[in-house]
Amino acid sequence: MATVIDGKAVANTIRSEIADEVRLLSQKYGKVPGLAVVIVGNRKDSQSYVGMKRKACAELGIKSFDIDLPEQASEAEVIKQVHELNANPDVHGILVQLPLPKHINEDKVLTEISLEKDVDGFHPLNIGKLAMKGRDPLFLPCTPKACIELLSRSGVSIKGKKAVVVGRSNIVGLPASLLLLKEDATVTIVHSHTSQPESIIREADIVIAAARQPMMIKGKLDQTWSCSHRCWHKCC
Ligand SMILES: Nc1nc2c(c(=O)[nH]1)N[C@@H](CN(C=O)c1ccc(C(=O)N[C@@H](CCC(=O)O)C(=O)O)cc1)CN2
Repeated sequence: MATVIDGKAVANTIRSEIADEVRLLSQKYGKVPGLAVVIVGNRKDSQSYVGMKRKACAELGIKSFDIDLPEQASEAEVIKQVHELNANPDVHGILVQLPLPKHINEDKVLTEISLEKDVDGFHPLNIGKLAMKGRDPLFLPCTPKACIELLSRSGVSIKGKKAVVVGRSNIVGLPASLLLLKEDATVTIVHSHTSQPESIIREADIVIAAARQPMMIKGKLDQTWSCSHRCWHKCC
């Protein structure tokens, strides 16, 4: 019988753990963590994600530094902001919301974020360490990390399992596959050029969906699978 992992309950537990940590930090050191969230332009979806991140900061006692730049901001202006945030001792984490407008080179901007403040884990050196055996990045991309957290907090062991990741984006698919590999899964990535992806997905113990089409996976799995959000695992 399939079960649904309650992702909201897991998220609430994690939030309350973070709120405790923030309280302890401020009692011990008289400092609160500071997170700068930089957004360029007016994309509705990005505005909404950024709004959620800032609201979460407020609820957890994290000081949010809100940097809102216009769509026409130049690459140099965005990088200047990043440098100022790198130098600000009250800012401990910097998050540049993606995608950036087309005239700005994302790679250049992300590379300018101080490694120690790269809370998204998108800096090439952090991603590079994620890809290397025996090396640990300072930060991990949040959506893939959330998938692993959902599985492990639900008692699903990953070691030795056949895991399939659908999609290979820099933000979700690729880092999810690297994280699963670090957890000792045997990992296959299915993408737009994979032939017969269904047969590969059916063989898997764990599936992480990081493809753009919603419902792409759902119809291909039966009731022996548990799911939460983007993660499926075989429960029988
Ligand atoms: N700096 C960053 N930019 C972007 C990130 C990021 O992690 N850091 N990720 C996305 C946008 N984003 C968060 O900012 C984000 C978008 C969507 C999801 C997600 O899991 N969505 C679910 C649907 C959730 C729901 O409707 O309740 C899904 O697609 O299945 C997570 C994070 C790009 N930019």
